[in-house]
Amino acid sequence: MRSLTLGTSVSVSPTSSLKSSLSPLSIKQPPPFFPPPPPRVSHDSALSKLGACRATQFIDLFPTVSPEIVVREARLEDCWEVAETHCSSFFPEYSFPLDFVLRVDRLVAMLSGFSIPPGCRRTCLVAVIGGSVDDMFLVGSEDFKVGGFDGRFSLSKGYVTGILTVDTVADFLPRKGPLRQRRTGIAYISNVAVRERFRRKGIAKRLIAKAEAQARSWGCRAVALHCDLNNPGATKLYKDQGFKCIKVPEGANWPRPQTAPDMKFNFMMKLLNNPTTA
Ligand SMILES: CC(=O)SCCNC(=O)CCNC(=O)[C@H](O)C(C)(C)COP(=O)(O)OP(=O)(O)OC[C@H]1O[C@@H](n2cnc3c(N)ncnc32)[C@H](O)[C@@H]1OP(=O)(O)O
Repeated sequence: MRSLTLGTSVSVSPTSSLKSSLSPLSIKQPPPFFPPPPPRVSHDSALSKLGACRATQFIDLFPTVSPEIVVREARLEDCWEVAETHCSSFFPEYSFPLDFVLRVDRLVAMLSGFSIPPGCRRTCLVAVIGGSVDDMFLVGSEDFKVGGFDGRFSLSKGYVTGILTVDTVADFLPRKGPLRQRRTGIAYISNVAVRERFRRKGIAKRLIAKAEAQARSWGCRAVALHCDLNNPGATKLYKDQGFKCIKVPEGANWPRPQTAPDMKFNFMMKLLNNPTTA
């Protein structure tokens, strides 16, 4: 396996780690007029407890509903929990009210700022617990999409434990030819996050597997991503799933997620077997 050397190591906060992975979804920095956040109350853990409690109550109420984790396309009803999972994973240091502002900002970005260039695809995947395994209670039209979200909603909503975005927008791949056309055939994974109390249960692995299946169904031959050089857990996760570090040539005009200037990334890729034509 080739390794990537993009520069010297730097220490990076979870905040910068977040911004690295968030291609088209811009999370704004907290407005400057806010006072510094108060000491952190264990908000994520509080949210997680609440979530787990809700999931358990749901399963008690609807015993036929599977307690298993199901990975599926995110639907409109998942929006808030997607924002919550994202913010609690990437901005764990924020407490109320900043964490709430971040979630609202994320929600608005997801629903309104999710423009996709013509011909490109984007899907937000969620891992949910306590939902219906088969989508028998879906309401709405299959063709209705809001950004990367399925516009339908379900009466047997589960609790979101993990998220991932996969697209073919190719914003982080070099353009090709004199007309600088977007690359095709390579899907890009971003926003991978699992709520703290659900980690190390194989949820990210399942989200990645589903993203690969989605990419294949779009006719892609490879998947790519950027991973913070100082995120060894995520790097191991991707390497274990067959991603290779790609050495970016010195001085190459290779787009990268907009983050702090000193942020360093591994650009990682995986070839997909048996691509189908879209
Ligand atoms: C492209 C991007 O989006 S990069 C951004 C990645 N996201 C983040 O850093 C947000 C904060 N972190 C998280 O949300 C989670 O820790 C994730 C997404 C990195 C991992 O999610 P999880 O569901 O815990 O991963 P999962 O259980 O599938 O782990 C699979 C394997 O990856 C490796 N792995 C995952 N997390 C870690 C870790 N913290 N330390 C070491 N190895 C790890 C292990 O080999 C693990 O297998 P094992 O548990 O049998 O040892």
